[in-house]
Amino acid sequence: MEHLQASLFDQGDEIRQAPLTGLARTELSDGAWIEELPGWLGGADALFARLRTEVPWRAERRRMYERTVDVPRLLCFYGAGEPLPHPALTAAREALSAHYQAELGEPFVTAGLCLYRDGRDSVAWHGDRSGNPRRGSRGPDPEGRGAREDTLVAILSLGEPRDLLLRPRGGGRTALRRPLGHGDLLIMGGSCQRTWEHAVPKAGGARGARISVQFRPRGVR
Ligand SMILES: O=C(O)CCC(=O)C(=O)O
Ligand SMILES: [Fe+2]
Repeated sequence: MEHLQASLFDQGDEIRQAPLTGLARTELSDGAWIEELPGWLGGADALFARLRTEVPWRAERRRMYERTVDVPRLLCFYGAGEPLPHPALTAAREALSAHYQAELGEPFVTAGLCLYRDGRDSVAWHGDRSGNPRRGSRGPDPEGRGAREDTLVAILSLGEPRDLLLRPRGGGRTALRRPLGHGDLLIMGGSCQRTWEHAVPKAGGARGARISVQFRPRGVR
């Protein structure tokens, strides 16, 4: 089957990557862009089910003003050199690193996994502008490379689609809306983390769970 680039067999679940040559680019403003390949990963629903049960998901709490509140989604971060929870994710990271070698000049090394349990889970407007955790300190660097340099963040979406919104930093113009799930791939590139923001807003009604896997280079988070 020549349209399939890679194939992994794991307990009967076949996970297939479509060729990354199918990625389509949309230029945004100020040197930001996105590339998209809907349905990049075949077998994504089986991968979703495995990750949902096998990843050691953690709830985080964050100080907001005078209160400490639950972050409304579950997280698991895999730093550089840490084995990923499924070989399909390692294969995805390697394929993305190879494809963007010329543009990025370095590999994707970390994987941030987020679980949106239902429509009440969300992430507020932000750019990936912080850094990786420092040894012996709590939390990421206050400022990472995404705050100063062009970079790439690749998002693989599994499970039920949720909208990823993108808008120029500080709002103003109407946001772009991309429903992402079931193996869809979206890459944010150029100045996207500095000059644009993204969010996954709360969704009304009963919504199924979604897992987002973000691959990033060193020093971006
Ligand atoms: O759910 C998503 O795909 C976006 C997650 C995100 O932007 C982040 O964790 O930085
Ligand atoms: Fe983000």
